[in-house]
Amino acid sequence: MIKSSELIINADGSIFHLHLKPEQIADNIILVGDPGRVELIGKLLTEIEFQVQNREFVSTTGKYNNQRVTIVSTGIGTDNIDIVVNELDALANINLVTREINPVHRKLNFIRIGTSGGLQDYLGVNSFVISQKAIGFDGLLNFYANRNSVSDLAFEEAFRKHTEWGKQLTSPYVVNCSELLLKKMHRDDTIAGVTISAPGFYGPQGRVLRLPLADPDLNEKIESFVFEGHKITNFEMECSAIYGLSKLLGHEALTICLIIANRLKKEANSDYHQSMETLIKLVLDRLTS
Ligand SMILES: O=P(O)(O)O[C@H]1O[C@H](CO)[C@@H](O)[C@H]1O
Ligand SMILES: O=c1cc[nH]c(=O)[nH]1
Repeated sequence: MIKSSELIINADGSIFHLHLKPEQIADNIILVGDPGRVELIGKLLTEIEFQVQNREFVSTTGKYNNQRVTIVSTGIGTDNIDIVVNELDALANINLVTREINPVHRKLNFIRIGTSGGLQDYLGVNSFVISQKAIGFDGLLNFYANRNSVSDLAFEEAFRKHTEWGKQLTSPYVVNCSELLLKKMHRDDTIAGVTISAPGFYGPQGRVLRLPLADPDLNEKIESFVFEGHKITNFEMECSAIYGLSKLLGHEALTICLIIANRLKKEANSDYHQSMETLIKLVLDRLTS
């Protein structure tokens, strides 16, 4: 039995941060960083069952193409992903009344729809990039047992060597997306790449405003890195933890991002609403087809 300090349940029977109950989540769950994006996706759903919000976590469940889909906003960062993925898994796989783990495991599909910065010149703004692999600069997975069983250790090692990875930085981990979801989502209009999830938008992604960087050459080393034909394509802030926790917990996960800035070409598009709508429809259509 899991103690009440470890798995906190609210008085109404919902889980601590997400304020969701087990019957409220679908097998297909779309994760977005921006809470405003939940409403944007919600407009495309029918038979909306509820909308609930606590802090940056906004959730709704409805139907698309007659199939049940849940949308949850995660806010920014892998620390939030630790909360969201663990709580969604608990809703699916732990009996919140008896506090026992269910004997039969329910598998969830997590699809993150995000925004991202491109690191190769062929990734212009408005391209759609699927993270075939995620590199975690965040360190979250290192706190869990068996992280080596889900990380691509050869890739990790080559990356550390190439970048002369700093001793004071957290150990990077590398996790693949779900092959099943990749088959469903990847077509001619998407680019499969390798995504770095950074624990910050500025310094950890090599942006300099007033503070200088510990390693000013890190982004160049990232851009020139190649391993078994894979080049690093983009930066965002959640994918690595979604992939790592999903693999350890037995769920399927895939991230697809709209490129809103290209770091090499020094261009950005802050008005990306229309392209985001196109990406959302593409994901919903492919997920439910
Ligand atoms: O647009 P979202 O999904 O929030 O994704 C990206 O945008 C945020 C930073 O601006 C980070 O969360 C990053 O991962
Ligand atoms: O450059 C970018 C753009 C969006 N999100 C990020 O994390 N980085």
